[in-house]
Amino acid sequence: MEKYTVVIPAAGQGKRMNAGMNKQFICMDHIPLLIHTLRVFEEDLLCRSIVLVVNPDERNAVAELLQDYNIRKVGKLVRGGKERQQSVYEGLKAMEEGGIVLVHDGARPFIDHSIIHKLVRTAGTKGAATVATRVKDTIKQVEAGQVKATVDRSCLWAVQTPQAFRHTELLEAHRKAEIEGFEATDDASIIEFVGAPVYIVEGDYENIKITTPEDIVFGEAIISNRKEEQG
Ligand SMILES: Nc1ccn([C@@H]2O[C@H](COP(=O)(O)OP(=O)(O)OP(=O)(O)O)[C@@H](O)[C@H]2O)c(=O)n1
Ligand SMILES: C[C@](O)(CO)[C@H](O)COP(=O)(O)O
Repeated sequence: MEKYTVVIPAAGQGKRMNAGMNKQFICMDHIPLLIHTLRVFEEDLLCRSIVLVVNPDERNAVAELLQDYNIRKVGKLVRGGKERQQSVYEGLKAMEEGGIVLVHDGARPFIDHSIIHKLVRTAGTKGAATVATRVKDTIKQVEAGQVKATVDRSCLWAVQTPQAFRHTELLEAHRKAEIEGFEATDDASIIEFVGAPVYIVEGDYENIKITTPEDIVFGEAIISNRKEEQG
């Protein structure tokens, strides 16, 4: 199976975590969130290298963590932008052209290797793919506090990362999006913007994005559960 490079955006501010710091440095099981995420790709034999996108004022702290935890696959530390989209674009521009690229949130530490490999296979044959899970709740359209419609959830998926692409295609799509002022919260939307198809790879519900304080509680529970399963 084809090897890949992963761009990991970790240059956010963690505002919704309300911790007064970038949530990437918050520990679960005594290990920083960012390290949990990086270890997944450090240990994945298909991962050729990591392009890590960081806040410039956190660059030294991140470099220290990489050394302390022996993360060796980070080939480039790249300066992030104001929005996630810009951070990812900077990472794409910094890496060697060609091949398969994955984009994965630094705030998603629980992605499973088998799902990553299925995603890489899908992108290799179909061009672009994203991990997602079926929506479990009933979803309603609301305006000014009043329900306007209930959306048929049989066709709704909650999109996660990683998302996988042909590097040259995603780079060009980001360039067009920047020129035309198209803004998106994920990279699959950027590929949709240029009219290319995106496919779904079904993931699992443990691949949460650590976003608000309760997600740390959920994350600690996932880690504890996995430790029990490993015996
Ligand atoms: N300008 C930005 C914004 C976000 N991210 C990264 O994109 C991922 C997903 O973003 P999110 O969960 O929203 O993180 P934050 O932007 O830090 O959170 P918030 O919106 O609560 O500030 C995170 O790993 C975050 O560090 C980034 O690299 N650059
Ligand atoms: C990319 C993503 O994780 C897919 O669900 C999500 O769009 C990131 O959104 P955020 O607001 O930047 O956390």
